[in-house]
Amino acid sequence: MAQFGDYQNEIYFGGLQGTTPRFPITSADLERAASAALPPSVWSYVAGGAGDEHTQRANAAAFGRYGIVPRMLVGATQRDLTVDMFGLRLPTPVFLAPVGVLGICAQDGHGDLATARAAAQTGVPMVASTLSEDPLESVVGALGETPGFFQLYTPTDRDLAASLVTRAEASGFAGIVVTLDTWITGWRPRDLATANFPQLRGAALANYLSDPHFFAGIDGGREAKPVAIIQHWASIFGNPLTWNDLPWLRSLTELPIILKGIVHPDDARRALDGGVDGIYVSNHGGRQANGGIAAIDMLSDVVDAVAERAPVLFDSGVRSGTDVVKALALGATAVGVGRPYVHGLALGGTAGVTHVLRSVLAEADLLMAVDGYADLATLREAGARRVGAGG
Ligand SMILES: Cc1cc2nc3c(=O)[nH]c(=O)nc-3n(C[C@H](O)[C@H](O)[C@H](O)COP(=O)(O)O)c2cc1C
Ligand SMILES: CC(C)CC(=O)C(=O)O
Repeated sequence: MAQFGDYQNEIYFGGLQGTTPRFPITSADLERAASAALPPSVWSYVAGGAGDEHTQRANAAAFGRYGIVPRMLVGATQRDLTVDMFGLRLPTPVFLAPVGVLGICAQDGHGDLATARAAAQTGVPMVASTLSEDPLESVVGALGETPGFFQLYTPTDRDLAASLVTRAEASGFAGIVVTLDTWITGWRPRDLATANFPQLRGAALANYLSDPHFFAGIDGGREAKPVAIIQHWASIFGNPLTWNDLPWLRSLTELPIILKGIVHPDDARRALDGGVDGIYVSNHGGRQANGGIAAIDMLSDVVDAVAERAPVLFDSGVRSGTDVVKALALGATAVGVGRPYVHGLALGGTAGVTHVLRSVLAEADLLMAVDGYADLATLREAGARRVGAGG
């Protein structure tokens, strides 16, 4: 059985042999180093959120309100962190949340491939964004045996949306994550101040430019140049889906469909009644709507509403293995890491992302060991204690 905590030994022994760890260990140190490594406009895109970023800060701070109660004399020398989800057996309950425009965060411009290689090395599934600099077929190729999910931003053109889903299914993705909360981008002061979006759009078009259905909807047909396409961004990027669109979405694929951006328990119930296969609790890391509740504070309510009918994925504010364990104790089936792996990517490409994932997994595994939880079912049964208004 894999013991992820062994990564701690690698770092210690590396240290004993005189090799200082190549990357920072804590998420705060990783963030600081990444902010120095990336150009300011790229950093503003990665780090920024909506409004004064209150919700973004609240997402991370709210984890401080929950605590795990340790159990003794259990001897949890072997831990089982495996998860069954959508017919897949996964080695860990962690996944890579979808991050668009990863290309600008990697030195060679291929951040999507670098991240997919880290997923392949660790067995941590990747949710690959629609907005990538590497086409989805090459991303799934780099994933090897590790499962990938394709995240769909539903374009206005339905044929293009259907084509992206068909391509994702044909190329071997294990599911479609449909993001609901970003059909239009929120009020993001840092990006507004750097007038960032033209740069982002240019680096996010690989899936569109490689799709025959894309050009049909663009002035100039097949001759359209990326610059013209960039000018059309607002009309092609996002389609505000409604409940009426669920049957259409369902008709596009046999793959599991997971709705990302669900926060209200009633929305979770209605989505499952409408035939989707998974619920993904997230407020997009506070990048879309400021003034919202921390995502982790809604997790148990959604888990109760789902009532074991489907897996519940979670992200927003996860910064450490401890946060992963808390989200699992609150009922998440799997937990998404977002910004921290982008920091790793900025610092060291595939090696940097792998380091972040291994650190998060090692900390989670060690916490389970020290707290006496040998598997996720026992942890979930024990739950996390709400410890007050902290955070
Ligand atoms: C730079 C960046 C780009 C993102 N792009 C996407 C995207 O293309 N699709 C999507 O569904 N979510 C996207 N997200 C949201 C993440 O999937 C996830 O919900 C968020 O990062 C969680 O917050 P955290 O990173 O603060 O933990 C993006 C997040 C960041 C930081
Ligand atoms: C280009 C953006 C719309 C990608 C995204 O989802 C995000 O920045 O949160």
